[in-house]
Amino acid sequence: MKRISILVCGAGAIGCYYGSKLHQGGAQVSFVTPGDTHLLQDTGIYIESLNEKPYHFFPYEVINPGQTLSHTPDYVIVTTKVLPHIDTVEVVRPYLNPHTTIVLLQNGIDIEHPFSQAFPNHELIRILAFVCVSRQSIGNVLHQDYGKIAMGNYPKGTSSRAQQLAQSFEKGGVECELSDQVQLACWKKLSWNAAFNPVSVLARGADTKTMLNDPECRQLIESIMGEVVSIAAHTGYDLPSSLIEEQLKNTDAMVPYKTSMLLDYENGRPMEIDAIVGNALRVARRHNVPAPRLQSLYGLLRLY
Ligand SMILES: NC(=O)C1=CN([C@@H]2O[C@H](COP(=O)(O)OP(=O)(O)OC[C@H]3O[C@@H](n4cnc5c(N)ncnc54)[C@H](OP(=O)(O)O)[C@@H]3O)[C@@H](O)[C@H]2O)C=CC1
Ligand SMILES: CC(C)(CO)C(=O)C(=O)O
Repeated sequence: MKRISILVCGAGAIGCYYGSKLHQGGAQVSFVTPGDTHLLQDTGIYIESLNEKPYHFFPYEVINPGQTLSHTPDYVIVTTKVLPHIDTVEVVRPYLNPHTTIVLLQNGIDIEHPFSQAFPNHELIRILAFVCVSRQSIGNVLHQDYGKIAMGNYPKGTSSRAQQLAQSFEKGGVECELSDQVQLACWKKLSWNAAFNPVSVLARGADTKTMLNDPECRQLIESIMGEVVSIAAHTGYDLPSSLIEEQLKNTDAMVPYKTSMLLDYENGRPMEIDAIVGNALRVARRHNVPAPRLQSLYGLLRLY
């Protein structure tokens, strides 16, 4: 059988980690990155993990945006941060043929629109990652915990392409849940991110345990999650009533963790404020759903 070929857009924590898993699952994995292509090509990618043996792999090809790739990939997987100044539509455009499937492996809600508008005839898949990874230096990634993903076609369904990609992840050891309603999974993940990520920054660098151990902060987290659940319901995505309690219980059981937004803030990098808070607020406004806490978080974070 022909190896599936994958072009990962972005060689950060998520791109390197899941790229390595797809490589272990037998796929041919290349990268397009604005960083040092020679370093990645010559020394490869090293994944250190707190719960499995460290490993190392060499990508098939590494190019800068705009450079020529020797082949047309079956899948292009976007793993950049979702930020207004990163135009991933234009980064991936030269590498698509009519059969290339576009995959967004990123956090946030309502982030698919630029792709569905620019490439209306291309299949689009969304993946949500439940993982804690960070890039230590170019090509060096630390995997701290978890790793499971949920995926499905945007806006809904699970095509044979989605199933093939899921199999490739599973062969590489990634637990993968295929979902007919990936938007529901997006809202579910957003209910966690929209609460913990902004509060961790505004609470001057609080990790998950610090936020949850303070009763007032815990109540705030719960109320923000409630707003997200209510917005989701008004757009036709009913999350289970037990969700908030479950999320809090699961987070209580996690090792104290700094959210990706906090890590970005502490490292002087731009934060995914729109993908995680602003977009949800705009959906709320379109549907006349009150979201005063999200509005406060968004207003404050915009000035950070
Ligand atoms: N890290 C985690 O544990 C989790 C992250 N996520 C989500 O996954 C997504 C990726 O996060 P993460 O991997 O942590 O982020 P990183 O910052 O580690 O990686 C993003 C990468 O994108 C690259 N990039 C920037 N601009 C371009 C461009 N024009 N073309 C190609 N690549 C580009 C950056 O390159 P450079 O360094 O040169 O700027 C960087 O290597 C985010 O949406 C995040 O919220 C979801 C769950 C967990
Ligand atoms: C939920 C978590 C911690 C990893 O899956 C995340 O998405 C983030 O830190 O932004």
